Amino acid sequence: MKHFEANFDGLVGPTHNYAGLSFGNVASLNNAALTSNPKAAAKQGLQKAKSLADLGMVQGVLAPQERPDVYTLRRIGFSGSDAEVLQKAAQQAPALLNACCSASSMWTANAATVSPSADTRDGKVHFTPANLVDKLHRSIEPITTGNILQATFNNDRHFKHHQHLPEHTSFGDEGAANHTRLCNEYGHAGVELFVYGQEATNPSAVKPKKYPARQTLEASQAVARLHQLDDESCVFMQQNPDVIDQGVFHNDVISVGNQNVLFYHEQAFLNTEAKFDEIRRKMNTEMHFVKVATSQVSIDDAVRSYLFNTQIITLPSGEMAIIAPTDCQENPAVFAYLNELVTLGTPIKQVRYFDVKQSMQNGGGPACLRLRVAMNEQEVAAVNQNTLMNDGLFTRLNTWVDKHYRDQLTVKDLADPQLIIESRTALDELTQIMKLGSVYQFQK
Ligand SMILES: NCCC[C@H](NC(=O)CCC(=O)O)C(=O)O
Repeated sequence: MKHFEANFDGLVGPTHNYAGLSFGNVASLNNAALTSNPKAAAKQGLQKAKSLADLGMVQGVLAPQERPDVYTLRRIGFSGSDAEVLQKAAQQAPALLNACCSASSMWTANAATVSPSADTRDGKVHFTPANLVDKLHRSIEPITTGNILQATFNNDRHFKHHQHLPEHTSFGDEGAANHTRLCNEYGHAGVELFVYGQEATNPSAVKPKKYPARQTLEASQAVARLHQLDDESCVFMQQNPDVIDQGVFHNDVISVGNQNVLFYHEQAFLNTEAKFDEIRRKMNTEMHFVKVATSQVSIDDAVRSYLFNTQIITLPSGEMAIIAPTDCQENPAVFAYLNELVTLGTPIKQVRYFDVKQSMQNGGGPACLRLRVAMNEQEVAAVNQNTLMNDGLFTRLNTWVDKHYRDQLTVKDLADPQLIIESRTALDELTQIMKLGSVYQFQK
């Protein structure tokens, strides 16, 4: 049977804005209060997704969330009509209004952790939405994320959906951004590498000093248990706390894997050699660890360019390609490195650049924008086919964006009562285009 690794990209929502909400994420803080362009953001994302589909990849789309989230604003005491709730929140608690308006669900690498059927004891594909408890604006995502995942992977025979982990910092879970599946072929059992930032229940364990470690070991272990993974197919590795303190808020800002390749910065992890030995032992195939030294690319350049927030994909020809943001072309050290990389004799043979600047300015590169789901052909056939990218969906979604999205938005506009009406009208139409049913609270 054929097997694939599908990428499900997050559609950027109509409220895409820069509010500086993510402490520890350098781009989010530096670009706070910039004017955003939701229309351009959505189109940049669609273009990347369509280009991967055109390369012969299985490519899907995940719907965005309903924002402003007036339900959370009501839950914390703002009352009246939707317009009144927004207006009162803007006057009394603007930071809370901003948190309830973020389009952050676009970064679907943080939507969930996914384990393919070849790795799980029951032979199903398992999904656990990330609780994202470290950031208020992201902690309001998991329930709707679960609804969207269930509407997209809507077949009990092949897909198993779990509830997100308990909403406590001990179980801080950021999903696939801290999870990499290594394997020989996508359809063969692989090794799932969970990278965590801190151990919540061990006060003497090392952790970052300045910025939060968003993922805990306890959360990663819980996901591995839920997904019915064997110990022999899991490796838990700690991220280097020093790089978290330099802006590496997720592991996918400092390393990325595909099949038997792990592309990483030499400062990415703790205990690197011992853990790589464990990976070698648990994998039944040769591994390529492609190391980038600090002398080649500094942590600062890696964080600015998002060299490691690239996607490594296996093209239908069997060759691997790197999908990089154009920011990597603009950084001389990183561009020189990538030009050299494709000549080094590793499985990575080409680099393709995409402009995803609207997302990059909030700290989300090509890899943040996608959730990987390795599937065999039966499982791909069981996916909601209206979520899969092709010429028709690309045209429909571009037309839909043109019709409903603004081309500029500032934090000041978030209380505009018209924005919530526009956003709901757009999402209602989207659920019809993608045949998702009623996934949003305003539809229930
Ligand atoms: N995987 C990339 C995630 C980026 C995301 N940025 C944000 O939420 C920024 C939102 C703002 O500041 O408006 C985050 O930090 O979780």
